[in-house]
Amino acid sequence: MGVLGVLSLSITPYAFVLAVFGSVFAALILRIVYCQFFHPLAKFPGPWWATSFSLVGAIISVKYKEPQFLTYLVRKYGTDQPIRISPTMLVFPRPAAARDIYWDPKCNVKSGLYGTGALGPPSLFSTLDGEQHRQLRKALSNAPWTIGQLKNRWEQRFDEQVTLFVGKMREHATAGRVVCLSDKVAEFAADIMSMISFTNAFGCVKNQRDEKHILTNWRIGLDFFGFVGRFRFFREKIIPMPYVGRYFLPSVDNEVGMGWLMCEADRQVSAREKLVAEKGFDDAPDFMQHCLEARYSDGSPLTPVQKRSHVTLLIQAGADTTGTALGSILRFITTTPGVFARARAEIEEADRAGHLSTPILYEETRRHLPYFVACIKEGVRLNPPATNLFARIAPKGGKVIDGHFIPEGTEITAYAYVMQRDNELYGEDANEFRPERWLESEKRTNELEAVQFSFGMGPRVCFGKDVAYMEMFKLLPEIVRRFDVEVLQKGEYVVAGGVAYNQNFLGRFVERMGEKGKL
Ligand code: HEM
Repeated sequence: MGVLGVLSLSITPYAFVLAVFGSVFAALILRIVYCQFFHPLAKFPGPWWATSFSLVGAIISVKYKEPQFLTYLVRKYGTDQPIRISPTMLVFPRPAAARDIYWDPKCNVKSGLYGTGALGPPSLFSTLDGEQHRQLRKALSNAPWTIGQLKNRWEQRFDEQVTLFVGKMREHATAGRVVCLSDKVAEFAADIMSMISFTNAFGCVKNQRDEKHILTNWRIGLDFFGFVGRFRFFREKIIPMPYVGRYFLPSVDNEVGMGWLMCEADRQVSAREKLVAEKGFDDAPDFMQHCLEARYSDGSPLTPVQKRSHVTLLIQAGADTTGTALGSILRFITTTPGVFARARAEIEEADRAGHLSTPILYEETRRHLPYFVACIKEGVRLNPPATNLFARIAPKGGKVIDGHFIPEGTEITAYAYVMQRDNELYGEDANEFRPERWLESEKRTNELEAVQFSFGMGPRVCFGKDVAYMEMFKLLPEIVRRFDVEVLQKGEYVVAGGVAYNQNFLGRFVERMGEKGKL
């Protein structure tokens, strides 16, 4: 009788199950022992359950508790040293560390957390290699990303959208309707994004709904994006499997989530390519046209997949992020005692002095509404719309970051939500919405500006930052100028997969009356 025969005679089903469970248990214990005592990152503080299993971080993300988790860790371990939050990742809580990480070209390799395919095929954002990213970014810099270009080429179109928004909110005000304030401004951001990308806005503001379910689909996709990036075994072993992996990733055939966004981008690119082939394109180029016409240094265009992935990226990166900033700032302004009144007084004074157009121009807010600008900066500081684990890889030979030697291959990241509430830099009131902190002195403002991380930092800083600022500088003061806002429910700022949105922020716009009637 062979060995198997002997085993099948002597092992009962109960013993077999016990043996399987025993082996799994032993493997888990061994893993914990390795991660806690022998791993190159073992000396850094962090909870044993999260630093032994990356699944823990993935679950925390899906439960929308990442900012709370990281805040708890900073309270527990302090800010003097990096905190280990997964077997392979360190978070640096102090602002000084962010400069060490993000401005060093040697650290410009992104962690595999980005490269899961959960946002679709690779784009600028999910290209891991630093050199490939540099070339791609250069090719795409042909679009008018900077504020100077935006003012010349796009501000008038922004004005049309602001006017439309004010008109629609008037209708709600007249009807005394309760609206989700954060959704209304997010719909505005979705329209701006679709307008600059495809020339014509999707029509969220015009139709007063989440047109094409663009915001809903984005939010649906975030849970998986957060989970797969953080759960290392899943992203490295399951996703690359030929059939199983493909089952989880978004595709243009999906009717919801990120796959739907890819499908919409594909439709837009294909329609434009057909139009160009049939009639040529002689309109002022929108951002999609810039993607289609982008060229590498050797003159070659983006591949068809890259064209589509970058148009998808415009929808993903530009709509709800700015929508969240608008919603959060509006909530801070309307619910922090004294802020709304002061912001309104500043606008009225600037109006009386004849400094403001209708709608307000970007430059007018920048020059004449310093308190309002401070409110915007303070809102983006406290509620960063993209507070992800923007992890890079420590370079060959390791690197000293904020005074600590970090071994090569470590995933290293800052975290905006925590870093921008650092007591050492902001003082004891770091968690409070206090716009005045941005107005103390030029030196202090510059000191704070230098370490803001809401839009990232260094060679991969947000490409659309100025688009977002133009929206914030134009829409928000216009709302405060024209409406009183009656807040019925503050709602909450939710972080899903490292990206935030606001929900249940409910209230009414109440139209103001001037001496000559409606303002
Ligand atoms: C308040 C609104 C926004 C926030 C908070 C935000 C935040 C960010 C952050 C943090 C990054 C860097 C991520 C990293 O280091 O990996 C980023 C990258 C990017 N953002 Fe934004 N973003 C916003 C709006 C926009 C808009 C409106 C657009 C497009 C019009 C846009 C397009 C991009 C692109 C293309 C990248 C990739 C840049 C690169 O990797 O070179 N973003 N954004």
